[in-house]
Amino acid sequence: RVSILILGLDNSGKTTIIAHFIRASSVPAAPSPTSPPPIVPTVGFSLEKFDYENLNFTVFDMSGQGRYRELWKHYYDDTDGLVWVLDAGDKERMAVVREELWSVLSHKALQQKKIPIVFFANKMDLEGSLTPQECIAALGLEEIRDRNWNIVASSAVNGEGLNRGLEWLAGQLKER
Ligand SMILES: Nc1nc2c(ncn2[C@@H]2O[C@H](COP(=O)(O)OP(=O)(O)OP(=O)(O)O)[C@@H](O)[C@H]2O)c(=O)[nH]1
Ligand SMILES: [Mg+2]
Repeated sequence: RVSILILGLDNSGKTTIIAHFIRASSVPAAPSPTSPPPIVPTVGFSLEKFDYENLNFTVFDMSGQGRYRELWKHYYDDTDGLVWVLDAGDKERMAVVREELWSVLSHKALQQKKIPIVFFANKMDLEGSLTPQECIAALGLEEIRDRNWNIVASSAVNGEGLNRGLEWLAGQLKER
C-alpha cells in the first residue's frame, strides 16, 4: 500500500493521467453503451485508488486551481511519493509553476521526508510543447539534490510515457 500526491497547475492533466491508470488496472467491463464521463476540473481534491506493479496506490488528485492550492500542504505528511504534472505546452505559466514547485519543496513536512518525485512533461502531443530538458531548465530542477527525481515526457490523451514515469516511481517506492 502506497499513498501518492499528484500536484501541478490546473489544466495540466493530473486527473486524465490518473484516469488512465484506473482504467488500466480495472477488470474490463462489458462494453458500455454510454461513453465514460468526461473529465472535468477537479474541485478541492479527489481520492482515487488503483493497482500498479503489485502496489496498491491511494492517490490524492489535488485541484491545481489557485484557490485550492492551499489544500496541498495538508497531505504532505501521509504521502510516500509525489507526481508533478506539467503542461509542457503552457510556456506562459512556467514561471508560476516554478514558484509553486519551490514553495512546495521547501515546506517543512516535505523537507524532512526525502520522498521521490516524478515529473510528467505532459501534453507532448501538442506541437511546440517543451521537452523534458527545457522543463528542467525552466523550473531549475537541477537544483533538486536532496531527493530522487525524474522527468518523463507524456501524453495523457494517448497514454505515451505514463507507464515509464509510474514504473520509475513504483521502483523508488519498493526500495523504500
Ligand atoms: N493535448 C493534450 N491534452 C491533454 C493531455 N492531458 C490532459 N489534457 C487535457 O487537458 C485538460 C485538463 O485535464 P485535467 O486532467 O482535467 O487537468 P487537471 O490537472 O486535473 O486540472 P485541475 O483538476 O483543474 O487541477 C482536459 O481537457 C484534458 O483532456 C495531453 O497529454 N495532451
Ligand atoms: Mg483534476
